[in-house]
Amino acid sequence: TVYSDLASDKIALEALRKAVGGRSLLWNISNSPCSWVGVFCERDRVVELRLPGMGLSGKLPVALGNLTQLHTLSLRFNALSGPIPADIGSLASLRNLYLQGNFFSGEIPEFLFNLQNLVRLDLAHNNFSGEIPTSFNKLKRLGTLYMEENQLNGSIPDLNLPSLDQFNVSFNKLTGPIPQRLSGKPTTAFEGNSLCEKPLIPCNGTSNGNGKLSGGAIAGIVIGCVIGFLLILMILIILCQKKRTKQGVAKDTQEPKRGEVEIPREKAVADRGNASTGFAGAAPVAAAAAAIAKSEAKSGGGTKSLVFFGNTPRVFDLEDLLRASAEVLGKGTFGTTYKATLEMGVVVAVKRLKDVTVTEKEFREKIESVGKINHENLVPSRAYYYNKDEKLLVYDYMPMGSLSALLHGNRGAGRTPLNWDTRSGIALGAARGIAHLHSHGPAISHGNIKSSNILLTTSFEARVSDFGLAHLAGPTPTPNRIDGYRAPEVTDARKVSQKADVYSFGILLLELLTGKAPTHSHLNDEGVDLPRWVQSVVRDEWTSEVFDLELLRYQNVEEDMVQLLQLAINCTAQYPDNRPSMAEMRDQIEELCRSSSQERDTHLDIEDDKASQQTYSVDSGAPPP
Ligand SMILES: Nc1ncnc2c1ncn2[C@@H]1O[C@H](COP(=O)(O)OP(=O)(O)OP(=O)(O)O)[C@@H](O)[C@H]1O
Repeated sequence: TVYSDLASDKIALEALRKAVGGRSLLWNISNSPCSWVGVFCERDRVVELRLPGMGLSGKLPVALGNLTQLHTLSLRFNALSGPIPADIGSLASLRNLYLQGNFFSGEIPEFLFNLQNLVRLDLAHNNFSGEIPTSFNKLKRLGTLYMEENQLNGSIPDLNLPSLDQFNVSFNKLTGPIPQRLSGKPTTAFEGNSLCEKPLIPCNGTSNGNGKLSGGAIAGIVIGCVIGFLLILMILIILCQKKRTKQGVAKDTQEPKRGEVEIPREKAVADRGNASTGFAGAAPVAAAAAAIAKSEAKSGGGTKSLVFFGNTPRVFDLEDLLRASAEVLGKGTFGTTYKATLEMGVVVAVKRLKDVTVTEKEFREKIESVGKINHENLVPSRAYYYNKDEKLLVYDYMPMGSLSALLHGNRGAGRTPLNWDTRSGIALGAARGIAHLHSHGPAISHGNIKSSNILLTTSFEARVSDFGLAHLAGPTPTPNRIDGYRAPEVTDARKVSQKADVYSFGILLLELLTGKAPTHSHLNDEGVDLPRWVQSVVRDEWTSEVFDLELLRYQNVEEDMVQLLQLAINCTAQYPDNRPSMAEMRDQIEELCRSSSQERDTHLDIEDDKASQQTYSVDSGAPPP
């Protein structure tokens, strides 16, 4: 039976609530469904169903097909799982389908391609697998297609969709070339796959019979890539110029187009305030949005915009940020950090600062001076926002999280051990990042070096975050989490120095080598901290006892570990003048990594377990205070 009235819509919604809503959908069944939270009607039919971040879980029932007038279905950021039920394919009026941020699995189903009116489809952050179907070409009106962070494999089909302007397939398991028609999309749309973007890397399907590329193919690829690159560059320059002119002339006159954006701002704020614990980060962002809206109103809207650093393309603005779906990453010394997924698919980390004690002028000067600093081992800062009540900093989101989580999270079964090459590579990356900061003058220091501020790229390269913030906050007289890393001479968190950074970096190296968090070792009965413990073990010539058991399973590296341990001990010298500079540390770790990889190349086949029997002599440095 095909039902088509409000009663049938109500039956579908009740089935949905029963299957996935549990206690989270507080709909009063005796009222009209048009009055229910998240349900919007027109001419007595349900046309929009928006339940973002409502803590829905389980499998979608076969019921939503009844909603024959539905044009927007948003179930983003819940915990829905299993395949998408086939009756979704009968929602002939559907224009917007937002399923991102769930646990949906299985292949992308063919029935989606019956949805001829679909304009926006977001399947990102799920567990979809299999290949990307070429049938997407049937969806001629598609303008947005987001599929990032799934398990999709195979190559990207050559999509011929004239209206497609937002596209992202990053962080899947895709291989092969980027199809020509998609080559104008930003590179971030493809990152985190094994695509052959660089010329001369043979692509699947482009090799000739004997597996080698012909001269013509190589020339073709090189020319294609050069032209593609120039085109992308031109488009970017034009876009940047347009955006700037727009911002200058009509910044505040822009209205979100009705039906074009997923949730109007006020609604998003209200929805998020109601969100269940499944979406714990949402409410504070709503609070930030409300606080900003209030103080903007007071100040007449004069400071409404985000300030972008340097050449960062202005692809989003404050409105986009406040509309984004957010998730708390953690609370730190200077505030709370959120992962914010903007509706255009861009993911950023937003730090909401608390206890800023400096004046607005000082804040802007300090943030702008550190925001300008760029290096491949520093987390890129993109923008900031300042008003009396809210201070936000926007950074690139680092999907692999922090060194702290990697070292100390998931220590139980199923953990992938962190090997020596990865650890020494992280030590080197962090040293390079901090040394670069210090190279900007003796007054520039980080002030908060610790393992949760060393973030990682997908290839485990270290990027240092949070630099410069220590100079903005008030003094922190009570012991806090940074204490294990803080140099003995630092009594006021704002009065940090480069030599204090070196001390903290030394503790970070000890953490990498021992696998012990410096903050935890405080809990030791005798009140012994990490450097004192290491020094006492080393003095007693039990050096190999200090290393993380996980490292001892690798042969031939103990000598290198002992050398790095010596460098760490040098950094943690009690008197600042006895510590090396960060540039010296960087050079020494660089040398250590170089010689250790050369040595291993030479002795690759030699079984050598003598290392574990040697006694090492390590200078344990100055006695503890
Ligand atoms: N750009 C980012 N990308 C991904 N994760 C991040 C990013 N910035 C911070 N995080 C993570 O978010 C969490 C909270 O970070 P935050 O910087 O607020 O606190 P913290 O590092 O624990 O302490 P502190 O404020 O003293 O530096 C940490 O686990 C951190 O690793």
